[in-house]
Amino acid sequence: MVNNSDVHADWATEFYPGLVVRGKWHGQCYTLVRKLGVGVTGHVYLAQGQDGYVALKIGLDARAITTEVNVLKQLNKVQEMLGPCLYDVDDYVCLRGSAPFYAMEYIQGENVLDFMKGRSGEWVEVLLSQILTKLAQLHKQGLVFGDLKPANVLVTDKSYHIRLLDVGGVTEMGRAVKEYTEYYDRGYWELGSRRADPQYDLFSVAMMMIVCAYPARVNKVSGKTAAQLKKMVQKSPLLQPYQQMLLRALHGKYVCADDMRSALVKRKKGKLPTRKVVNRKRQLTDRVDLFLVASFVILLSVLYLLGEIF
Ligand SMILES: Nc1ncnc2c1ncn2[C@@H]1O[C@H](COP(=O)(O)OP(=O)(O)OP(=O)(O)O)[C@@H](O)[C@H]1O
Repeated sequence: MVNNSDVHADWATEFYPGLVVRGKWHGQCYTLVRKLGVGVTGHVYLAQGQDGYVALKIGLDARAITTEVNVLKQLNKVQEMLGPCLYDVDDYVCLRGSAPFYAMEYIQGENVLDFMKGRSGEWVEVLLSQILTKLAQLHKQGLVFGDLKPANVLVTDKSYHIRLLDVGGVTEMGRAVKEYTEYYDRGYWELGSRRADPQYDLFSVAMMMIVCAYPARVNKVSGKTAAQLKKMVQKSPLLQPYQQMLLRALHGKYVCADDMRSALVKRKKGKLPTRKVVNRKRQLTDRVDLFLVASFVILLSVLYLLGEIF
């Protein structure tokens, strides 16, 4: 394992586009294309594998990488594609030691915040529905995502499917959330603890939607956070249709993600006209049709009579 602090600073220079990373144990080769990002536990690269592109996460801490691998394995068992598919786990021997890495499915897409830029409010519903479906699956496994934030929620380019990245925060229910980002954290907003429960994730979902409406970070008003967030939700035209739902999520009022999803579906149904309204409309249309047919018949009769006279 690479653990020296000098190595830590220089470490990234070991990995550059074109480098072939060969696994010590399985012998798979990956040619680095470009860096995709840097996380707490390592660097992520786009790489060309034997069967196409993969995302390669190369870490410094074998234990942290193993934890992530185990979570990915667990998520891969779930039917809904929660996280990226895990392909390979190995070590890369470089000049400075051995660096643990794993190869996973490369997910091509935009994070949810970039995706929403310039898009209409209808998309909030589409994205919310998908995120809640995924979370419901995860929660049924006894797990909480923990670090839900726009950077970790990708909307795929072709099919507009939601995929969750960065499983470092996935925590067993009942434990303290392992990894979180302050702005999406219930504890930071003084609206609950950091205990891993479904409501923790649902709070972050509501915060993500608030951030879609207000991308610039606002300063928290300590002691008045509930009123502050409520005002933001109520003032945003984008969030206005979802305000009841988002406020309930912020206050931990949903028992589970399915519960919140049902509220979303009901809200949608509420927008559809009721049967009574439909019937009234139908009766009106029938009357108009009758009037038009009668007018046409009268017109024909008048024309016929005129033809007979002249
Ligand atoms: N499977 C993947 N497909 C495409 N891009 C990925 C994939 N995994 C990670 N990335 C990219 O690499 C970046 C770093 O990912 P990583 O999961 O290590 O950490 P993070 O979520 O950015 O940060 P932190 O660990 O600090 O929370 C991500 O933001 C994303 O842009």
